[in-house]
Amino acid sequence: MVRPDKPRDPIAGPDTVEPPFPLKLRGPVIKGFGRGSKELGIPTANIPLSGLSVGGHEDLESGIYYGYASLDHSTIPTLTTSSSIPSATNDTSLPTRSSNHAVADLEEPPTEPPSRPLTPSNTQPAAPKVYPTVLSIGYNPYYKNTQRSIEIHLLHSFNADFYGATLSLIILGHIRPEYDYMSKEALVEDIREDIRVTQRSLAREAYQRWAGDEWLFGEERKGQDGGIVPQTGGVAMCHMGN
Ligand SMILES: Cc1cc2nc3c(=O)[nH]c(=O)nc-3n(C[C@H](O)[C@H](O)[C@H](O)COP(=O)(O)O)c2cc1C
Ligand SMILES: Nc1ncnc2c1ncn2[C@@H]1O[C@H](COP(=O)(O)OP(=O)(O)O)[C@@H](O)[C@H]1O
Repeated sequence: MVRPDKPRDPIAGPDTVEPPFPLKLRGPVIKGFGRGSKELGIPTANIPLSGLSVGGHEDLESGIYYGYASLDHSTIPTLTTSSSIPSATNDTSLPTRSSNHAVADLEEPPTEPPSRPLTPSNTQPAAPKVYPTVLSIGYNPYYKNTQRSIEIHLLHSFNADFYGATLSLIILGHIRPEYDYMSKEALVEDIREDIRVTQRSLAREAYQRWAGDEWLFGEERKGQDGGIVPQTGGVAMCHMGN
C-alpha cells in the first residue's frame, strides 16, 4: 500500500488500553539486514517471528505499533562469534556496529520501574530499565522483504549494541499500516513521526502504568504467575487482559 497523502493523527488509539492489547512478547535480539542504522539512521532490534504463534497471534495484522520494552543483558553471549548471534537472514557474518544516536532529538530517558519491596538482604539484581518503544511487524514493503519480521526501535540512545539480549515487550496500541514509499527520506520522516506519536500516546495515564508491568521484569519468565513462556528457542507471546 502506498502512503496516503494526508496529515497524520498526533496520537494513536483510545485513551484506555483496549483489546487486543496488551500483547506480550519476549525473545532474543537477532541480526536483521543491517539497514536500520546504516541506511535509515534508526536502529531496529529484531526478535524471531516464531513467537507470534505461541499465543495464537500469528494472524496479528502487519503494521506499526507502540508500547514498552526492557532488556535482559545477562543472556548476551560473552564471546561474540558469528554463530553465537542468530540471524533473521542467511547472513552469518558478525553484525557491524550500529549507529546508536540517530534520533537523539526524539529520545526519551528510560522509565525507572515503580519502587519495589526490598528483600531483607537487598541482594536482588537491579530491576531492568523500561523503554518507550515503537515497532514494525511485517514485510517492510519499501524493501520488499519476502519474510515477515518484528523490528523494534527503543526510544533511547545506547552506548553499545545488544545482540543476544532478551527483549521483553508489551504492545499497547496500533499506529498505522506499513506503507511503500517514493523515497527513503519519506520512510525515515514517517518513522520519526511514529516516534513522536509513540511519545504522545504513551504519555496518557492509562498507558504509563504498563511501564511497571511484571512482564517487563522477567517475573513471568520465572513462572510466578503461570504465564505461557517457553524458556528457550524463540519468543513467548501471550495476551493477558489485566
Ligand atoms: C516505527 C517503524 C515504522 C516502520 N514503517 C515502515 C513502513 O511503513 N514501510 C517499510 O517498508 N518499512 C517500515 N519500517 C521498517 C524499516 O524499513 C526497517 O526497520 C528497516 O528496513 C531496517 O531493517 P533491518 O533491521 O532488517 O535492517 C518501519 C520501522 C519502524 C521501526
Ligand atoms: N535505540 C535502539 N533500538 C533498537 N536497537 C538498537 C538501538 N540502539 C542500538 N541498537 C542495536 O542496533 C541493532 C539494530 O541495528 P540495525 O542496523 O537495525 O541492524 P539489524 O538489521 O541487525 O537489526 C539492535 O539489534 C541493537 O543491538
